[in-house]
Amino acid sequence: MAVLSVTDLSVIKRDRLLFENLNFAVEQGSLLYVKGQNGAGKTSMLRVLAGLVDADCGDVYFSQQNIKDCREKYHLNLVYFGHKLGINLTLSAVENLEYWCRQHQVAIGVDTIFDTLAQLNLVGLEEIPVANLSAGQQRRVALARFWFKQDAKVWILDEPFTALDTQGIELLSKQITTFLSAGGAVVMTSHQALRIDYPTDELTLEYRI
Ligand SMILES: Nc1ncnc2c1ncn2[C@@H]1O[C@H](COP(=O)(O)OP(=O)(O)OP(=O)(O)O)[C@@H](O)[C@H]1O
Repeated sequence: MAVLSVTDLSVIKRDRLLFENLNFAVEQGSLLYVKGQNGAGKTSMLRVLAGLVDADCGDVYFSQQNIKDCREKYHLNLVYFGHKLGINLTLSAVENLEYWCRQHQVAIGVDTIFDTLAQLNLVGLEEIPVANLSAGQQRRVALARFWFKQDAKVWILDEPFTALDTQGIELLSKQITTFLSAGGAVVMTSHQALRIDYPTDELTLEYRI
């Protein structure tokens, strides 16, 4: 069954048509890898898919329902990971994750947060301001949401491997594979070759002048 689908999707930015009449569906347990050169429109498309901005034309459906008609249900079943990490640099990793869990109605205790941060190789860094962590460590804190939201239906990830080291890439790739194997749907971009051992559908956005 299609978890996420789009019909006749078009987006224009500053008088430039990024893409038009896109139609595709992402089934349960499917991975859609969105490719294209810088400026092709990948982030713009992912933001439309996540319901953060409207398309200029066309619609996005979550389980056959227009996301405009089920915004709350969709967002409870979605994890979006964009260029902005959505973490507060003055708060610690634990404080950030507690806040994120409250905001997204995720009922987990502080022990689970510490365990997850340990899996993400952040032992000893849990309670200092995130501003004092390296770029890759800050991204690991933000990535913890993928450990907490295995029960979501859709993950949308925009360049999730940026700034991660080899171990971080492996860790996240495994997490994505586990989610897919359990029936989740994933849409992602990456300028690095995917190291995910899972059947992948590809969509290439051509850069249009
Ligand atoms: N809010 C905005 N206002 C005006 N133009 C925008 C806006 N957002 C994106 N653009 C333009 O839309 C085009 C596509 O941007 P987008 O970020 O979607 O590309 P991308 O394929 O994700 O690129 P990259 O691989 O560099 O991340 C770019 O030319 C950009 O300047």
